[in-house]
Amino acid sequence: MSTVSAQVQAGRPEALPSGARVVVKIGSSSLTRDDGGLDLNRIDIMAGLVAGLRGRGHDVVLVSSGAVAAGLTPLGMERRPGELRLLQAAASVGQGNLLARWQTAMSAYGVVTAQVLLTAQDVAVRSHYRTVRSTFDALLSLGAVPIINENDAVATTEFNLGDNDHLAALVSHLVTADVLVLLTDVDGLWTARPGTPGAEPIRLVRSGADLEGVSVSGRGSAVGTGGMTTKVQAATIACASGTATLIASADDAARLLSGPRLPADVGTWFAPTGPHRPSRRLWMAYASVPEGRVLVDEGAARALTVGKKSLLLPGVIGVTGDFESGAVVDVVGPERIVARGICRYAAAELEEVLAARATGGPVPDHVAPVVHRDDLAELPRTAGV
Ligand SMILES: Nc1ncnc2c1ncn2[C@@H]1O[C@H](COP(=O)(O)OP(=O)(O)O)[C@@H](O)[C@H]1O
Ligand SMILES: N[C@@H](CCC(=O)OP(=O)(O)O)C(=O)O
Repeated sequence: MSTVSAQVQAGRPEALPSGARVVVKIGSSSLTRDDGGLDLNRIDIMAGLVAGLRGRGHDVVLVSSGAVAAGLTPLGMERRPGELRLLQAAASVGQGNLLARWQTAMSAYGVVTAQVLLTAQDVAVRSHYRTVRSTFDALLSLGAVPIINENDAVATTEFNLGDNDHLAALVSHLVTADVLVLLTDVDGLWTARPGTPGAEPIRLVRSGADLEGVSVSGRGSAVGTGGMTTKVQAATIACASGTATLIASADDAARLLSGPRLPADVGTWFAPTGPHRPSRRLWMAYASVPEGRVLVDEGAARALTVGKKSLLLPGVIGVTGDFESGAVVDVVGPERIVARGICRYAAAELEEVLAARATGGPVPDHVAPVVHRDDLAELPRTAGV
């Protein structure tokens, strides 16, 4: 295990480990002023911090929201529209402005920026996922700072990533980041929405158990998407992939990112549950789009999660969806989705087996595992959300 990996797992470090690869995501609420325009001062400050991180030897990837917010005023819209096509129009206008601002601000520090706009399809299809990963590798090795957003203009309701917290978690494992920093308008995760009587900030989360009893709301600012719910989900995904996550206020970005120390009283640090995992498993778990569900009994769920075994036919009790063999499916136990993996049977074949079993007829003679251990990624329990 690399020393950086060990340091970020050990708990909340006193400083960003040297050489750590960092993904910084900044939300719409932190990039827009009260009147809805882009906060150019914030962009300048962030550009200076990114340049500082680069100068201290960190690879940096920026995930920037704000396209929709930046497109509202030029289009004469007073608030975020509800209709998808209007949101897409606003994002198309705003993304150009947003990138132009980042480029101007970063180039003042001699930093070369690269725009990468992603849709869910770009990461769901394995060959696209590999291509995107090698583009990121090339950009980082050339010293550029990729600036990522969802390609809102072409994302469809069925096929969109939905929020940039999720996108930032996916980008983190595409680039094997050590630390993901989610900058927002609140000082990290609190025991309840800040302002609620008795709510207190949480400084360290080591596992889902630390989230028991925490009240997390999906309602965020007027311009943001997903509130704290999507940030905790993103942290869970990142941590399961070996990436530590720090949720913090953009107002504290300078204290956190300008070094040399990482103050202990700022933001919430989520420690990863293990080292970086192979990208194929991560792709299956978090980036692929399942085409169906295989329902399993409690024994099979335990065999997968505790016994680390393959899923075999006797444990299957149901199937939904219409998929061919080789499709990615969710494996659903009595309580939750336990894993995602590549199914070696078509849905119709599984239905045939289940029907034969139910009628007491001859069960077709299949010996292959339904989902082989090598093609299976366990999904973590997301407590508290
Ligand atoms: N338990 C909680 N701890 C902290 N913030 C919370 C919590 N529950 C809900 N929130 C809300 O989440 C908001 C941040 O989400 P959002 O507006 O989507 O930000 P961004 O635009 O940065 O993605 C905060 O302003 C806060 O009101
Ligand atoms: N892609 C959208 C951002 C969507 C989003 O997740 O926003 P936020 O919750 O502010 O991070 C945009 O650029 O407006």
